[in-house]
Amino acid sequence: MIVRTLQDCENTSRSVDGGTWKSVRMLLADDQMGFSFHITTIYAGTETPIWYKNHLESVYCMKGEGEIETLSDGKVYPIRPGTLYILDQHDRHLLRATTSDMEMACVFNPPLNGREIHDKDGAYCLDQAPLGQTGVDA
Ligand SMILES: CC(=O)NCC[C@H](N)C(=O)O
Repeated sequence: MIVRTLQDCENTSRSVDGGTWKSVRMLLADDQMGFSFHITTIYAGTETPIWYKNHLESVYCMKGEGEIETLSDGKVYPIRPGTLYILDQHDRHLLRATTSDMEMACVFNPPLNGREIHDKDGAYCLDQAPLGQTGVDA
């Protein structure tokens, strides 16, 4: 079994700054679970264009308020604590946190390797190098 706390993972190489967001990647490809698990903060007043062409992602909102707009049809869905959105179609979208930071729990399939940041399309590549031996380093 593997046990980690958010505190263990913050301020290590598992914590990645995406500009409009921060993601603490608590479970990664190296753990060989077939998915990765992240706690992500989306900063208030930001809009992030995302298009995970290579991954499926599910996102559960624990705290904060915002919305997601799917670009194929212009639909806007509110996000509040308790909302789960599921990008089952590799949906191209805009993610907005409105008046407060949003705290989200995110699951990715295939799992991320650790240090991925969005490319120009808002995607992650599949060939990112893994973190070090433990992934909990300074
Ligand atoms: C909700 C979302 O996709 N935010 C961007 C960061 C991503 N969740 C990640 O953890 O890398």
